[in-house]
Amino acid sequence: MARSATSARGGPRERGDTREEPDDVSPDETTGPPALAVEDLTKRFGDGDDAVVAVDDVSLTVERGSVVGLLGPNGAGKTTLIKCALGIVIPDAGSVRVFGNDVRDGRRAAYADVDAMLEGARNDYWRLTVRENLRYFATISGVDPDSVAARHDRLLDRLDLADKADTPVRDLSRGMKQKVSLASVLAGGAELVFLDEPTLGLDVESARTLRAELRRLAVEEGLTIVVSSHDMTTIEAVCDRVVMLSNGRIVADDTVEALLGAAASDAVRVASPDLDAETISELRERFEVVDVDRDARPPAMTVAAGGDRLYEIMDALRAAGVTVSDVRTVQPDLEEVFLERTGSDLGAGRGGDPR
Ligand SMILES: Nc1ncnc2c1ncn2[C@@H]1O[C@H](COP(=O)(O)OP(=O)(O)OP(=O)(O)O)[C@@H](O)[C@H]1O
Repeated sequence: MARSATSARGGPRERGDTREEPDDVSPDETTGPPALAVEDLTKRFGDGDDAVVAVDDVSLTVERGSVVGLLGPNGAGKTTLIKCALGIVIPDAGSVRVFGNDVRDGRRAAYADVDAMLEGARNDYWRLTVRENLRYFATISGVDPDSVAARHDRLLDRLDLADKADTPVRDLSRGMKQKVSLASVLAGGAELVFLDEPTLGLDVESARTLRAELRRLAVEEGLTIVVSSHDMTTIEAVCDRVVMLSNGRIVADDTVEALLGAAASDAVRVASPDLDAETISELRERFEVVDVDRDARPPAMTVAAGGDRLYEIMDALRAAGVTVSDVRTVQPDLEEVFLERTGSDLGAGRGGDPR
């Protein structure tokens, strides 16, 4: 995908710019058209009873400089949506505009400033060193690699790859290879990147480094990122906005804060060594016990505590001779928001992938 490393976001393209101004989009004076506008997109696989509607009438706008997360269980349609946005999969219906350019009018113009890492990896050249890969991918993006050498150094540094710059990729660990994949995606200065499961298979430390770098790129460099994952830690840490997908449809689309705020929990988690089965079953008769964790030390239970119920719960515990070690409000996470909206958890996908 050819692209210019120097084109200002929303400003004039400076090099290799073959794009024409779209005629039926009215760009905002200051920001221009959104980085991505998907409208009424549908993609079906298979026929008849075996047909799967992978993406079902989805509309989505990604503003420039924003970081949007696609969150959903296996088979929710995240990858298909990204592939349609990238023109790798042709949708059955709907349209995709990238920086205002309808991809049906010409892929070169639409994808000039776009790059992607699909299914957690990218085809780096394993015989080339890390730095050679970055220079290669910058070159095929239409960018003189010498002009972006400082950017490459910075990327390698931030991703903890600097001391591996001259090591062939084949000699790196899996986590490092994945970080090289990300660096390669960013090597030519794309303005919009799609990252499909970027932390797939990464150890905790590498995943943290990668998340921090994505956040930095967004905040400091204004990179527009669409990231898909069923790992809500990544989505929560990196994204401004979350689009939740279930069975190909959008079930929520809002900022992380708004989604978590709307799911504000009235539940409290009470921990005590005195919480035995008998006490819990007595409490169940009066209160809504939503979860019991007998393996916790000390054992704990989560109880719905709307209104003044917290006082009643504490009174009942005292009356039952339970000495409370800890009591805290349960903070909802995106997993719970998803559960609330769909009735299923993020781990519950559509099942086997026929690919
Ligand atoms: N090439 C294909 N042929 C047939 N069915 C497909 C194909 N690609 C995807 N599907 C089906 O479309 C649905 C959505 O799949 P998709 O890979 O987009 O989901 P996903 O949310 O990215 O899942 P995961 O998190 O597992 O990557 C699934 O039921 C999948 O089996």
